[in-house]
Amino acid sequence: MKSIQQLRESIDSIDDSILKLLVKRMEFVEEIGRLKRENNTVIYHPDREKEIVDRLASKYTGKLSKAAIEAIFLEIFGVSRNLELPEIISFLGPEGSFTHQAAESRFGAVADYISLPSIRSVFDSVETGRAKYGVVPIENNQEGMVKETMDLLNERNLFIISEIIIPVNFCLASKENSIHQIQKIYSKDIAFQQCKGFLQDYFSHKPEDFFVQVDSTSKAAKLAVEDTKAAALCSHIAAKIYSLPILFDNIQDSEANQTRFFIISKVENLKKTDKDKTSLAIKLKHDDKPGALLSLLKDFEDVQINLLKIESRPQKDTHEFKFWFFIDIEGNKLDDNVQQILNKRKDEIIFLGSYMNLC
Ligand SMILES: O=C(O)C(=O)C[C@]1(C(=O)O)C=C[C@@H](O)C=C1
Repeated sequence: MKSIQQLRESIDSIDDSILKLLVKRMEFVEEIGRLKRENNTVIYHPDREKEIVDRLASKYTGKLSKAAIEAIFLEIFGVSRNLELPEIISFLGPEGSFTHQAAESRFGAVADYISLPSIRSVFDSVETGRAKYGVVPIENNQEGMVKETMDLLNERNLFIISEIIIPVNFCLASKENSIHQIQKIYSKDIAFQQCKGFLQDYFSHKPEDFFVQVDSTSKAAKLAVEDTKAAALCSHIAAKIYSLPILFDNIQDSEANQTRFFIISKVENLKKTDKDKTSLAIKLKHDDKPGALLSLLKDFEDVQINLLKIESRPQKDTHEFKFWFFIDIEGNKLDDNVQQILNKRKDEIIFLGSYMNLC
């Protein structure tokens, strides 16, 4: 049997080969970057990245799962994009928020990030060009849609270029190595609610002031680092940022808890894949007549478009109690049937973006 030293030598030699190949890969990436800059086309191509991961995962991958391949290559793509053109990505903060986790899951750890205090400020940063892309939450499958994001998509001239879906996993992190030493737990109200079962199992006998509510789970992680005998209920990324060891992982009540995020950009990134989705904001013209909504839905049926979501939101620019609709449909703006609808209802529809459907 080989010794650890011998095994490490084998690993070193493989790492040398990987590095050589990565350097070669980056030479081609740089070429692509030069062509993209010459033609003034977008750097980020999520469709191409997905194609690469899918292709690799369909080969012999030994002990590597698809998720592992994806994690490794997303970092490589992040480095590639940074080489082609360093791009700034803004996200709804604070650092260590689930939106930060979503942003890092797509853009990798090496990108330049700015953490912003509100969804509106993320939209502002993309609009003014301070950031190339913004990452905002749009929906949680337990809590529903994020109204502020819907409204801003309707009001601003920005496009959705991609969606990210991440599971909302909470962990209990602390510098203490046993839960018996913990004398308080910091977290946000929603995290306490979503981890009720775990808290009941381990801390049901504790007084109320044992649970300390703060504004965000990353603040909780920060406080748990500064405080002795404290723990935080927080995201993985918050525990990572504050180097807080994780005592218990995935302690949320529901395994199904997922949040959907949008990547927004000033330029639409149209590229067809085999599974696309298009988001639209629709303000019906004749909504004072019976059947106005029915006639819209009929138009979708006539061109064989499947509706994925319909949510109403109040129109804020009128004294009347009127609504507009946030609608997700299957298909891409480049599809003939989507074009037909967009043309037929051009005074009523605002196109928000076509992107790969990950749901
Ligand atoms: O294929 C491209 O368009 C590239 O820029 C290369 C590359 C890659 O590293 O493979 C990098 C960034 C894009 O988002 C997609 C793929």
